[in-house]
Amino acid sequence: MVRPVAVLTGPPGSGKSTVGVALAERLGLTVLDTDALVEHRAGTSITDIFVDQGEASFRALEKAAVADALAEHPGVVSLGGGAVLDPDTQELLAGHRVVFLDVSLRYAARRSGFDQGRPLLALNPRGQWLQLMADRRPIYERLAWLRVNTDEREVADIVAEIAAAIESDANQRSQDG
Ligand SMILES: Nc1ncnc2c1ncn2[C@@H]1O[C@H](COP(=O)(O)OP(=O)(O)OP(=O)(O)O)[C@@H](O)[C@H]1O
Ligand SMILES: O=C(O)C1=C[C@@H](O)[C@@H](O)[C@H](O)C1
Ligand SMILES: [Mg+2]
Repeated sequence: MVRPVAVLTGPPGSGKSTVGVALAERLGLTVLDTDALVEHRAGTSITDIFVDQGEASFRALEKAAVADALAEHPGVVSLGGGAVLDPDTQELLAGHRVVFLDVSLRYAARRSGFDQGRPLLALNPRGQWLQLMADRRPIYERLAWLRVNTDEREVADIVAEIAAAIESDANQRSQDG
């Protein structure tokens, strides 16, 4: 069975897409970003899907993209920030190496600028980010195989921590047979 080597989760601005690319490069694998897969399949941007079809339609497309990525992609998978809200997706994630990229508002805002392309944060971005994180933190934490604090850290340092944890887990699994 094909399985991703790691699945990255976390709120907007935590670095899922960026860390995903760098981690895949470090491991000699490819990355699949489910936001990009949704956009590719829909032939339009996430913002336009939200505006033209509504969030529920986006979540349905996202759920299908995540299920396919988890079943078919042998490299690194980066999830959209809200993908973990779906109960079926939560079940699918059980047993995967789910990495929660944790971040505070200060660093998320600094990284993202909270300007373009984030329809859920269009009005009052800081307030909406805080609410979203309060609602989701218990889910991110419950699903996490590894939680990595990304505040004040370089992408390369974050990637090194995740790669070391994967290596140690892979060694442990091969010893366990
Ligand atoms: N550890 C880091 N240190 C500094 N900048 C970072 C770090 N991680 C990501 N960035 C930068 O922050 C911005 C947002 O990162 P990225 O798009 O990877 O976040 P994301 O979690 O995928 O967000 P979204 O949920 O909106 O897709 C990018 O410009 C990226 O280069
Ligand atoms: O946090 C969220 O709910 C989202 C995050 C982005 O990755 C996109 O999946 C979309 O903008 C929704
Ligand atoms: Mg992203």
